[in-house]
Amino acid sequence: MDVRTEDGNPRNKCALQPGHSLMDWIRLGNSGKDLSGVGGKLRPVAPRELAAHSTEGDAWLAIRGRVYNVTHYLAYHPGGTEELMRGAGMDATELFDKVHPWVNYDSLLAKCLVGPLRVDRPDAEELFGSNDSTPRADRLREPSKAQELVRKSMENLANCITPVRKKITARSEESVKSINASRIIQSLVQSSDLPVTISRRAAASPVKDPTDKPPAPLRFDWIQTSQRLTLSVYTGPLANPGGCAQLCDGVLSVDVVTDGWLRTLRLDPEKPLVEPLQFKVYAESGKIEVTAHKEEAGVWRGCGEAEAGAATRTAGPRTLRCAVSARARVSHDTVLLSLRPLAVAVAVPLGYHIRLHFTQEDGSECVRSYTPVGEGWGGELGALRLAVKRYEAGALSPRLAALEQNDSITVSSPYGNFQLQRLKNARKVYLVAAGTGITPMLGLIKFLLSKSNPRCELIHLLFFNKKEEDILFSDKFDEITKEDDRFITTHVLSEASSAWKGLTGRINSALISQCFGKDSLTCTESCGHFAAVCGPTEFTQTALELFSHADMSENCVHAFMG
Ligand code: HEM
Repeated sequence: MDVRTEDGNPRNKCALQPGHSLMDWIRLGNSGKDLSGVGGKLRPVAPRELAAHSTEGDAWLAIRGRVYNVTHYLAYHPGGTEELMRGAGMDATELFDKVHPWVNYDSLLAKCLVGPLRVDRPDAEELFGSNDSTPRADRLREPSKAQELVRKSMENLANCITPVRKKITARSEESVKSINASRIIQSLVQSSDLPVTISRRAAASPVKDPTDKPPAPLRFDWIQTSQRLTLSVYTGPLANPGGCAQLCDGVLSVDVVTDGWLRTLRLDPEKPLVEPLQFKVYAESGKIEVTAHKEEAGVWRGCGEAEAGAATRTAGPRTLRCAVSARARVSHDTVLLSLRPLAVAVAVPLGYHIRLHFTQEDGSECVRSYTPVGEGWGGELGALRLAVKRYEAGALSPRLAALEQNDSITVSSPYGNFQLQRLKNARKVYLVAAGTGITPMLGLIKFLLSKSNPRCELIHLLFFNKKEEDILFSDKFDEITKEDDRFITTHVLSEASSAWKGLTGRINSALISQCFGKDSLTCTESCGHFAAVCGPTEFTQTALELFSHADMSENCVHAFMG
C-alpha cells in the first residue's frame, strides 16, 4: 500500500496551529513555566492515579516507567491531540513504540516529568507481554488508521535503509528518504550520544509484522541430574528465539518469542526449584535449554505438571532491572559490561538489540541501544554483555562506562528484525562494520563458524576505525583467523599512524572491490552470498549503495540499524 499523500508526505503528521512548532515547544520548556504541573518535584505515581489524568485538560501518560504530564504538549504534538490522547491515563509505552519509537520523548518531555510509575517487579507477561482482553489492551491491539499508516510508512523507512538496491531515480523515492531523515533528526533534538545511529535502530526495529499463522504450542522434554532440572524447548531450526524464564510462586515459567509470537510453558515442578536459572539458546537448532536448581538434591520421578499455552502476539518490549555483574576493558575507551537481570534469565535473539534506560540528574530519562555481544567475546556467561564506548560529550555513555559491579540499570526486552533464516544458505559472508557497529557482527561470526554450521565457506570482515587502538576485539579476531581459515579480517583506518601497514581511508567502491574481489559480489540464484552492514547512518547507506552497484541482490544484504 502506498501511503503517500498528494504533497508527497508519506506520513500522517497533523498541521499544527501557528506558534506550536517544535521550536515553540522548546521555547515554552525553557520559559520557566511549570509543564509537569507538580512544580518539578518528582514523586512516584500509582497506576490508579495515572488513570485519573485522562482528559484533554489534564493528561498524563507513562513511557518506560516515567509518568509525564502531556497536557501542554497536546497542541504541539505533530500527530495531533486525538492521537496523543489515545495514550492518556495509561502506560503508553507500547502504543508509543508502535507509532514512532525513534522519537526522543525523554528530551521532548523532560520538563513534563511527574515521576516514576510505581510498579511491582515485572512478571513474564510484562517482559514479553501478550495481549489480554482488558479495554487498555483493546486500545493497543486495534491500531487506528493513523497508526496503520505510520506503521506502513515506517516500513518504507526500513526499506529505505535496508535495501538501497537501485540507483534512486524516482522523485518520490528520493522524497521519502529525505523526509524521513530530516524527521529523525528533528525528533532527536537535544540528544547527544550517537543520535542518528540510534534512531535508525529504533525506527527500523519493531515494525515487522508477525507472521499470520500462529505457531503450535511449544514442544519440550526434560532431563535431570540430582542437583538440576533442565527443560529443552524446541522452536525449530534458525527460529532465532528470544525469551525469559523465571520462578513465580514455585512455578517455572518460560516465555519464548519467535517472529512476533509469544508462547509460554509453565511447569509446576514435582518438588521445589530455586534460582539461579539459566536460559541458553542453540541458534542452529532453535533449541532452548532452561536450567533450574533443585532445592533438595535427589532424583525425581517426573518433572511435574507442565502446561504449554497457545501462541499470542507479542506486545511491545518492556523493561527490567539488571545489575552489573562484571566489567572488563575492551579498548582505551570501551568497556564490556555484563548485566544480569534480577530474578529472571533472559536471552536476546541473534542480531537484536536492547535499550538501556538511565535516569539523569534532572529526572529525565536517557535511552540508548546496544547489541549484546554474545558468547565468546568476553564478559560473564549467561549475562547480557554490552560493549559500551565512552563519548566524552555523551549524555549517557560516560555514566554507563563508569558503572561498577552491583550497580543497577533498566534494560528493555529485545528489539530487532534480523531473520536468522537468511543465513540458511549463506556460504560466502561479507561483513562491513564501523566502530561499535561491530557488535551485531560478533554473534553472526560465532554462529557461522560454529561446528553445527558446516555450510559457511568464507567470512570476510571489513572493519573500519579511526586509529589502531580503536579496533575492538582485535585479539579475538586474530585468534579466530589463526584457528579457522574461513575467517578473514581486513582493517581500514581513517586516521592511521605512520607505523600502520594496513589499508587506510573511508569506505568506497575501490576498497570494496579490492577486499572482496571485483566480481565476486554479483548475485545469482544460487550464489550463497550474504552481506551485513553496521555503522553510523551515512556509512551504512554508502555500504548499501556500494553493494547495490556491485550487483548484490537485496535478498542477500542486511543492514543492522546502528
Ligand atoms: C502514546 C500515544 C501517541 C500516539 C498514538 C502518537 C501518534 C502519533 C502520530 C499518528 C504521529 C504522526 C506520525 C507521522 O506521520 O509523523 C505522531 C508524530 C509524532 N509524535 Fe506522537 N503519538 C503519541 C505519543 C507521543 C509522545 C509521548 C511524544 C513525545 C514527545 C510524541 C511525539 C511525536 C513527534 C515528535 C512526532 C513527529 C515524528 C516525526 O516526524 O518523525 N508522540 N505521533
